[in-house]
Amino acid sequence: MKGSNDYKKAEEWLWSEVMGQKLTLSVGAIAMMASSYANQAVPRLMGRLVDPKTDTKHQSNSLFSNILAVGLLGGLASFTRTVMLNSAKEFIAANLRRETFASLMIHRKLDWFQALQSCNGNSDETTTSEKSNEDKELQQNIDSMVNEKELTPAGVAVFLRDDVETASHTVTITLANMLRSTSSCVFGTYHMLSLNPELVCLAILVAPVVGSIGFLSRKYLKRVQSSQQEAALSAAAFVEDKLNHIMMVRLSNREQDEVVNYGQIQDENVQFGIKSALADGLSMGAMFCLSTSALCGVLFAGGKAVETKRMTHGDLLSFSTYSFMLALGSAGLARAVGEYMRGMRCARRLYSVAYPLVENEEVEMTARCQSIDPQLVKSISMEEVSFTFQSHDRLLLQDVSMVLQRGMVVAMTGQNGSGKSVLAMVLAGLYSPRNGRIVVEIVSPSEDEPVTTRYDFVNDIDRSHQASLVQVVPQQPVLFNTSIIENVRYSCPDAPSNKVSEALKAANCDTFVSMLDGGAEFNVGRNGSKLSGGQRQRLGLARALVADAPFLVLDEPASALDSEGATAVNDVVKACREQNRGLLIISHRINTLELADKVIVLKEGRIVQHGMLSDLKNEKEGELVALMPELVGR
Ligand SMILES: Nc1ncnc2c1ncn2[C@@H]1O[C@H](COP(=O)(O)OP(=O)(O)OP(=O)(O)O)[C@@H](O)[C@H]1O
Repeated sequence: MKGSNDYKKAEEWLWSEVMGQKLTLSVGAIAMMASSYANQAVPRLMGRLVDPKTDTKHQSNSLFSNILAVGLLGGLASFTRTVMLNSAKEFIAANLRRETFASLMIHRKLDWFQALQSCNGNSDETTTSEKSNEDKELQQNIDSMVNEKELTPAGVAVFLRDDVETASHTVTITLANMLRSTSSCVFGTYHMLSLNPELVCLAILVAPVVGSIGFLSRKYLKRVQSSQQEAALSAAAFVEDKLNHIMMVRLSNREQDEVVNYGQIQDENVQFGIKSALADGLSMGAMFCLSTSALCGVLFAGGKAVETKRMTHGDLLSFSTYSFMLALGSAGLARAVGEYMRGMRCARRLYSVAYPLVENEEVEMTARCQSIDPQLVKSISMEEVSFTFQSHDRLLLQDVSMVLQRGMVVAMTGQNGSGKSVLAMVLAGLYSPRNGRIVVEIVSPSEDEPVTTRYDFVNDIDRSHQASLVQVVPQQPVLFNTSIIENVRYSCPDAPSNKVSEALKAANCDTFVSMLDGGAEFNVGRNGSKLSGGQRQRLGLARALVADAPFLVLDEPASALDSEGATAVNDVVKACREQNRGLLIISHRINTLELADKVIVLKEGRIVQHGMLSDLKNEKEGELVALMPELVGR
């Protein structure tokens, strides 16, 4: 029963956070009970105040002082409970957010994020069909909450905000409310029984009718509200998608169409809203009518009891107040149970986003621990590596073998979609090969002769050390919404300023950076929106250089560069040779291929040609000549 185990784990996760706040929560719970006790005491005292037998001055004064004392105690207890429970809630929420974010940052595989980016999660129907009915139900419950098809990075941020809020509220305030409502019900019933058991029997006869009507109307309301929530989510996803791609919308002249589409979504939302309002109104109206009639009935019967001297006026007042409290308590208990279920669903949803629901290869393995001195590394190689994403059936890399030696420049080319960028990411250790392995060879000095050791890059080496060995400059380098200097330092936070300046210079960034307002302190905007594509690419290059890794992979480094920027690539190639770094350049440009010692040609995930450019261009039937016919005769 994997599903229920996952459920259990999510709850255990939440409860472990609760246990971290047990002292604060216990004080809050005690204060909650004290305030509830004070609440329960008031109606009796009020009843006594009303009755003629308390009409002597001395008794009235003592009653007043008792009520005052109870009021003060209740006030103090309410204050303590509010402070304690709310602070515990804040601590629990902060911890849940921290843990979820850490888990996303460290454990979730890149595949999952890629699916998020493209809003293209898969529901894995075959797996679902193999599950037991119970598992299916559990899974569907979660799927309905975490519809990965709709899940986007912004959606994850919303989970972090809203679900954490609900889950932490549940295990603090809701649980305390449950406690208070239960005590209201128990004490209320006890007091009512001691005042007039016959009246209680009458109330008990009415209660199931009121309760069932309330329950059914709430259930219907919940169903309508959940459709309303789904509609609201789709509307939010629509807005996010269109606003993120506003440029494309305008280029295609589809603004008016999108406004109309959004209007239709809103019309649907209004329909759901009206349905929900009607259901809510019906439920509230019915509850009001029923509870008022029930109260009137009890008061009528109570009036008769007063007439026949079986009860005093004060007793009737106390009884009515307790019955009111009992009604409030039962409604509060029902609400708290609903909130508790919702809170647990949020915890499970959060857990399923942070941690995979099924314990398989979706989790990043953290058992790797080898650290390697980058200075000793001699080469990195792929040995019969095959790879594909979890969502793919077709292999994107097939039996790829290649070596990147230090001081060597290898160029890789191939038609669009042949797998070059994927290969770069696999080589950098961001995606794990399905088959084959990536091997790092180090040569350690020794008294006799140097010792060569081979490490499995993916399974033996820690992620932080992988990054210190291989740096990749992606086709479209990502820039964070911060200064240039912070962006460049991102790959090596401890890099001193002079090293950053050197990297900026080596990547030919110095001229454009000096012209920006604030120079290297210039804030590049979201996704580097305040810079041109070429400037972003050059900063990406500078960032990779700062890390001082022995191997560098440049994915289409010159695609957005002007001639001056392209010179930067020549300079980087030269610098890599001088600094004895291994360089893999992915490119469609002949000029770039000419800089390399060796050229690799990839086709449909396989290496179909490799060797020196001078040899490859003589293979007239080869893939390279087919790709770049202008090579012949150069
Ligand atoms: N995150 C991803 N999820 C699923 N499939 C992907 C993902 N990234 C790439 N692919 C698929 O992998 C294949 C290889 O893509 P890749 O980006 O490596 O091609 P490329 O050779 O670098 O192409 P180009 O020359 O256009 O940059 C493509 O068919 C693409 O659809």
